[in-house]
Amino acid sequence: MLNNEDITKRIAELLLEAQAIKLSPDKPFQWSSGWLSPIYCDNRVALSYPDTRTFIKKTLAELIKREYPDVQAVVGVATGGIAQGALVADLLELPFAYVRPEPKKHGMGNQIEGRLEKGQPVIIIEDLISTGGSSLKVVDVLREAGIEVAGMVAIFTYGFEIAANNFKEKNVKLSTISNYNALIETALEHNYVTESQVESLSAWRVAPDSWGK
Ligand SMILES: O=P(O)(O)OC[C@H]1O[C@H](OP(=O)(O)OP(=O)(O)O)[C@H](O)[C@@H]1O
Ligand SMILES: O=C(O)c1cc(=O)[nH]c(=O)[nH]1
Repeated sequence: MLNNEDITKRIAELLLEAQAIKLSPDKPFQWSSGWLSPIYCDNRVALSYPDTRTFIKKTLAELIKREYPDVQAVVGVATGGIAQGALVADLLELPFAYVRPEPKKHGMGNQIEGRLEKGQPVIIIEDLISTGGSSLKVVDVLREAGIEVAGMVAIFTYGFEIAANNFKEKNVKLSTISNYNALIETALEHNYVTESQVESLSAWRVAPDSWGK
């Protein structure tokens, strides 16, 4: 049985092996928050590797069973949390639903897709937390619909203070199975990055909201 630190580093290693982590300081990535960043973590590619997605699925399911034994449904954040969320819900034999960033403009006009009951405690699954903006919007939508949000689990967090503050403000407990520090430590150990690349990332981490602008 791996301990928590081993798990965060094992998942970081799997993401690195899948080439999910990209560095591009000269041509920054734009994040969903609008921030510019020299790094991008594309957890979606993990789905293309059965062993990796299974390890992630089992780790998330174990975490949910341990910390949220009473949840009655799993809810994915669209789109990154849909596939992994459905895999976890299947393993836990729980209902699954997902929440769109906005209501669908045709058809049923739904923002919550799937069936959830009022008052039902649910766990939200997100693939990645930067500012927490996308997933906390889902919390608002669920609460407005009368659903009880027991907490949120995510594969990866950058560990920014702004995200911690945003989760605190909404009174949502977040648990993650990997993070930026574990990623950098693992990337250095396995020579995916150099000390000088990590040093230039430190400058970005001091002020990620204004970096590159
Ligand atoms: O914590 P935040 O600042 O909200 O950023 C993280 C969000 O950004 C990504 O989604 P994206 O908007 O790229 O859409 P996708 O999930 O549909 O790919 C990711 O999947 C998270 O949902
Ligand atoms: O903040 C984001 O939009 C974001 C960052 C990142 O590293 N990966 C991702 O999928 N989204």
